[in-house]
Amino acid sequence: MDSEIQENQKKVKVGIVGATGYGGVELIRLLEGHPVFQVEAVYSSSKEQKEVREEYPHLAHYNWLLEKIDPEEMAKSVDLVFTATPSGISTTLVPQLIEAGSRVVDLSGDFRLKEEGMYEKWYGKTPGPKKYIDEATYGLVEWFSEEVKESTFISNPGCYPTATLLGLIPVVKERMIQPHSIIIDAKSGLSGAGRSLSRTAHYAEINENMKIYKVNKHQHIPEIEQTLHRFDDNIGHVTFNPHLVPMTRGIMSTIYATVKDAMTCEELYEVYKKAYERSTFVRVRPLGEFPATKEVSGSNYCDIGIDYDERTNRVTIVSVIDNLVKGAAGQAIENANILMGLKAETGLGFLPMYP
Ligand SMILES: NC(=O)C1=CN([C@@H]2O[C@H](COP(=O)(O)OP(=O)(O)OC[C@H]3O[C@@H](n4cnc5c(N)ncnc54)[C@H](OP(=O)(O)O)[C@@H]3O)[C@@H](O)[C@H]2O)C=CC1
Ligand SMILES: CC(=O)N[C@@H](CCC(=O)OP(=O)(O)O)C(=O)O
Repeated sequence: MDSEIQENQKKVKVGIVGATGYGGVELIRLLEGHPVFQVEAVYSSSKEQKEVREEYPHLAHYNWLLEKIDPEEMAKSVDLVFTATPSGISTTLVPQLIEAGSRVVDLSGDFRLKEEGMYEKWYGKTPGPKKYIDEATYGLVEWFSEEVKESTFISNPGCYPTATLLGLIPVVKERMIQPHSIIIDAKSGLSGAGRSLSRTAHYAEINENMKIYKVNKHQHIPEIEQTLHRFDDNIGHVTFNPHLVPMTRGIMSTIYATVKDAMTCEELYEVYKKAYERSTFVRVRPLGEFPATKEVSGSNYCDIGIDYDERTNRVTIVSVIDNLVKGAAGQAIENANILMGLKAETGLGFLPMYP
């Protein structure tokens, strides 16, 4: 995949804020094999001077010191910054980085919701400056790569929206779906909740257990609707509910929607094959085959299985990703590749880990 990189290609220096979190440490793992990007600095908000290997012994061979967050200094020392920070931090940090001259790929939800009032409503926090919300390019690579090319600031999509939107856009774009008929039943592994400890993530609470949470109130609902409306402004609201399942990585989004006109499974399959015929990372499974989370684990793939039920006139769409890769660090690197004039897939051509 990286055969077009010239030997004399200049390295691009990148910095990672939030490198002690799961999104940040996944960026470190994926960037290790990148032919052009080089991790120049990792940053932490902690006042304690620490090396990243103290937090993550699997990085024992790195002596990287976690540096202080100073936007002016960062803009001088790196070409691009990934902010893998909790929501409510990027709202102030990202504008400072951009003002200082950095290119930014933000993994948080802080700049995804464009409509006024939506961030306060769904995140319960104060939004960032409108100017930057307007400027942020929503980096769902398969569908908006042309906009990413023109941008310097990317708002990386959320994990559930990535799986769900890649599954839904082909049929929504063709205006095949009845308004208000979409139901999304999503499941995620625990790494989606980040590294901070919580009662929910306690082994005894989640092992051999499944939990539904944020019922009809999850912050990814408006992100999914906002993006679907770009393809069909008449699609209406969706029902989306997330579940925690006892695994570390992975998201499965099982989607049901009523179609306007009866069709055959073969016709549905043609819509998906055509939508993703040029996509390296979206693999549409043959009719009758449905993907499992392990089949994309550790990789940047999104695998999709589809069916049409003529009795109910509904489609069933199953979309799986690794939340930390296609749902976070992998897609962030795809966006950064495009920003830096590289092919989107550069450095991401690794297989899933199986079993
Ligand atoms: N986990 C996932 O699957 C996905 C996560 N995301 C989003 O990516 C972002 C990071 O998620 P994740 O890595 O899981 O979260 P974690 O909780 O694992 O890590 C977040 C990191 O942010 C840093 N941080 C905390 N406070 C501040 C601050 N005031 N200033 C700067 N940095 C701070 C912390 O590092 P330190 O204390 O060292 O500063 C911490 O390690 C979140 O916005 C999340 O919603 C998006 C898609 C998927
Ligand atoms: C399993 C789990 O807890 N997942 C998290 C994903 C949150 C996330 O990624 O947050 P933003 O995209 O909004 O920044 C959640 O459901 O809140």
